[in-house]
Amino acid sequence: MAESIAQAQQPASFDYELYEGDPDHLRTVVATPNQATPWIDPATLKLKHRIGRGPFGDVWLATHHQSSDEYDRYHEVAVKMLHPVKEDHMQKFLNKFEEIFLKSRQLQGVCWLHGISIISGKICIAVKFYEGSVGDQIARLKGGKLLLPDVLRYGIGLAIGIQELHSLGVLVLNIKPTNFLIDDHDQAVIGDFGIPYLLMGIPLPDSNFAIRLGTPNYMAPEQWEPEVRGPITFETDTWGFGCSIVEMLTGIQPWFGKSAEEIYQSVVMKQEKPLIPAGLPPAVENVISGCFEYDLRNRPLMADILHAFESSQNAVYSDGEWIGLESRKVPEKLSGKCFSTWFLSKDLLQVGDTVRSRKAPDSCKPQTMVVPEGTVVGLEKDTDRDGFVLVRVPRVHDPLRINVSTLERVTTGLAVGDWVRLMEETNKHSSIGIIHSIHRDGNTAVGFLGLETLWEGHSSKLQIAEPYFVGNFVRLKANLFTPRFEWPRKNGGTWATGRISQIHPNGCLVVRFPGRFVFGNEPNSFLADPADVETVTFDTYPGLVGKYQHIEDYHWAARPLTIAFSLFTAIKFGIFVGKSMGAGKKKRGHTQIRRDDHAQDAQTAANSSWLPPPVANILFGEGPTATAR
Ligand SMILES: Nc1ncnc2c1ncn2[C@@H]1O[C@H](COP(=O)(O)OP(=O)(O)OP(=O)(O)O)[C@@H](O)[C@H]1O
Repeated sequence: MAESIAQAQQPASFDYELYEGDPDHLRTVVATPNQATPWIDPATLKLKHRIGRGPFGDVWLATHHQSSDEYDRYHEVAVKMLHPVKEDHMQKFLNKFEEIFLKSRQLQGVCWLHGISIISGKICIAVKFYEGSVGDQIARLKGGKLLLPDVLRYGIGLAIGIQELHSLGVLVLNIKPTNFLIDDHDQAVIGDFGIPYLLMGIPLPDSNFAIRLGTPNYMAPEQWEPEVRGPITFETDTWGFGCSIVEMLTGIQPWFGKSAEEIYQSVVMKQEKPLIPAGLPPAVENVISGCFEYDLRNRPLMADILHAFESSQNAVYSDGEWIGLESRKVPEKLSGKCFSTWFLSKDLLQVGDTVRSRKAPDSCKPQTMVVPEGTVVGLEKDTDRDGFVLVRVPRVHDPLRINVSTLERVTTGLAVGDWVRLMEETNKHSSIGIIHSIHRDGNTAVGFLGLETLWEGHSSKLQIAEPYFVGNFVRLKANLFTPRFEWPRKNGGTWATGRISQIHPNGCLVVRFPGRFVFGNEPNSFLADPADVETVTFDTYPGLVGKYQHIEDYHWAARPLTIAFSLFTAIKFGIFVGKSMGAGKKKRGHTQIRRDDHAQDAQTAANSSWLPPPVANILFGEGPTATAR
């Protein structure tokens, strides 16, 4: 057994030396026969035949010959032969692999790693040979569906495995039934321990193997362009897990039959989600539905999934209802408009925490804060998702009893969701980002545009930045010549002003330009680095001309309508003057003029009803207010 061999060996560090031009001749510098190093001498690996082919390479059935003075053994192994990696990046991959190799052997839900080698210039990862995969099982079964108890049983083992990898800081990113291997006890283990994650940042020499960070059918929205729509986080794996469970329950791969480009359009652009089959235990349905939240921060973590699956494992469906469910209340799908219960349960309050009323992330309207600042002095019950806490607020005699979901923890003046600026200069990524988590010791994770994963560092390196909201009007800063993304110009050549329609978890702004008239499929939605733009409001525009220009930004029809209206008014005025002069000549009374005046008012009011509201407002009275912050 490979396990017994490994247990007998002592962990030790090792090193590689790559011979230029011939990667097969890779040798360990610090290695003794009894050391548990991942390195496998390629001469001891004999590839027999290929058993699988996936986007990251081929899988071969092979034998691994191990011998010493005491033993001489052959193991049947599966060898994942990756697509060729540039030679100067090979060492990088091997180092990353070494970091997780020994730790992975302590994990119960992850496949057993034999080691790593290089054959014909390709990285080969040797893994214990298993009976097959859940994917194979789905392919073999008539109808392809697995029974719910099996799905829950496999799901629990897999969630444990993914959770274990997360605890090592590894993202799997390639969660799918063909990567769920089944062991001798019919338990599923994770067969891909994060190969896309290890390959991240490593270019491939052959452009035919355009590796994405995963397999399209199972990829979360942020996984397609992590630097732009990211970051990728533990919750990215949650999406892949949800897709896999849906496939196990239905026998149908999510987005089956669609090309990668079509899946991108569905998942990323149209924000579509895989369909969840009906009739599941409520906790399972709820958690799987949470897996498909577009904003990764609203998705559950593996611990939430594990809890939902375990609590439903003994449930039986009888007479139209589920019986045998654990009594704990199924968390509501969404608490309020903006935050899911999964989001809220990621940060539980403790006595002594400084808190304030939670702000809605997408609202630019000023809000009344029940608690501008307070201290948690008591927990009414375990501060789970729907608990209450007692908060002492300055100048209020008795502590207030407040629902935890309406509060956010403030540490060193910062809270999750705050916009922050990195104080030190960087050109690797945007300087402005959004806080994803902040620990009580000040360690903070921030999503920055330009980074594939979360930035991690101390809050002392950050300062609070002006927030952006959906609905804000923005334009490029006047002193900026080369924005990070393409930005449209107005007819006169100046930068156009647009309106934020979406904000990605890394602060990347999606900006639409309602003031631009576009033809056919011409894009009218652009991305923006929050550090490149500034907010524009009606009030801050100088002068009447400036304010009028802002109205034009609301809708491209503002200009033709204004011209039409001006013409109309001019004609009316001309007629009015003509009539007045005629009336003067005929010595008409004032009554008639007043009647014309009223008629014009009525006409004007009628016109206002068919103008877009902002145009109507500015032309006939109130200025637009939508951008007031
Ligand atoms: N360790 C293993 N033991 C037994 N069979 C395996 C093992 N690893 C992979 N396989 C088999 O190979 C098949 C394909 O695996 P492979 O990982 O190449 O495909 P994939 O998961 O679609 O691709 P990728 O992981 O590159 O995205 C699996 O469904 C399984 O049948």
